[in-house]
Amino acid sequence: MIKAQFQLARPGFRLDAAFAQPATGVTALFGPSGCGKTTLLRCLAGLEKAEGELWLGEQCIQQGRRSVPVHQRRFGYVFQEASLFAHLSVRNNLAYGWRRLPKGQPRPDFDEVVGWLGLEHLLDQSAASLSGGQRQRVAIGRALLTAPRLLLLDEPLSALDTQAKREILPWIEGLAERAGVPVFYVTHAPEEVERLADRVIFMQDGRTTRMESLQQAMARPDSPLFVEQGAASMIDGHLNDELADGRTPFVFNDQTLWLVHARKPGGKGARVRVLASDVSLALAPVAGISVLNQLPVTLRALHSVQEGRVLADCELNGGQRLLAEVSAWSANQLGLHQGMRCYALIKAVALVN
Ligand SMILES: Nc1ncnc2c1ncn2[C@@H]1O[C@H](COP(=O)(O)OP(=O)(O)OP(=O)(O)O)[C@@H](O)[C@H]1O
Repeated sequence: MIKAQFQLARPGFRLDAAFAQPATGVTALFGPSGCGKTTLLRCLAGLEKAEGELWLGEQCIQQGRRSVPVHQRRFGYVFQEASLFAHLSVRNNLAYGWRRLPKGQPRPDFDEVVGWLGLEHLLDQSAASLSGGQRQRVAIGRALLTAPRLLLLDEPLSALDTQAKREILPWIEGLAERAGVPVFYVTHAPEEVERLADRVIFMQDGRTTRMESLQQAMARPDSPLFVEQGAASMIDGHLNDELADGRTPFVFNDQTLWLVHARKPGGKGARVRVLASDVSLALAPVAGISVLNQLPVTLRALHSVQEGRVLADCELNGGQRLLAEVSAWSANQLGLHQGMRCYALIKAVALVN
């Protein structure tokens, strides 16, 4: 377990945060700008002089104002904009901390980490020649190669454009599991939480307000994750190879969801995020329509979300959840009700992995 509680006062801002989380997988720190996410991450790293306590398993890292110094914590930290050594090659940037690891300390496999982040073909380039997304991948690789006990990522994608974000996400997905390092990931982007996190710590006005598994956080229509882009669902499965016609099969629970232009870097599993507004419902399979994906579902519940709109909470074969947003008028016309079997229609181009 990782147990933490911190208090810190600044003019106009007070951090009062506490949580206890399993020391595995990815924990997202999510909340609006200025709520204290970065400050909490810096407290974990030991970069802020906060009152409080921090335990990593049985080891006490901080108690009151006594704490293990930053450089002895063995925590990796990646900032919003990667600060690489511009005059060094990617290889030498990656190897910088790795070569300096003390004797006797477990040394991560260099080539393995390079492979996880797809950096093989960049190794001999100078760091100055990299794109923003490549730089962040190198920064994450460099942090992992120092054999951290905890990896702290502070909005690592926030400086990237949408395209670069989409490209890097699949590389980060599953990284905590592969590397066996617990990750704390600061973001205010719901898409990143939904793609990457196992659990979420919600923050508001300097306080940690709620801790939930990703499933719990996405199971309530009033989730803070849904405020900006509306409700969404995550489906866990596997990406298979792209077909010659440009479609990529994403397979889950013996069913296939078709994607276009999917990205498949190395990883085993994959997640697909589906916005509820991209899902329609039909009472029977529809012929003569361009929508590629038509999946049988069972309606579990209907929630009234906004004036005139209904969020249909559906169960896919195999038990995974899919949310569909339909107008109240359509719900009424179709006679939607709990327990009903129907078909979820999702355009392949609406799906990104
Ligand atoms: N070095 C600093 N000195 C004084 N106040 C600061 C400092 N850094 C941050 N703050 C203030 O502390 C509060 C919390 O900031 P913090 O950066 O932790 O929020 P955040 O949730 O990470 O925001 P964002 O998502 O915009 O990065 C804000 O009110 C901010 O203005």
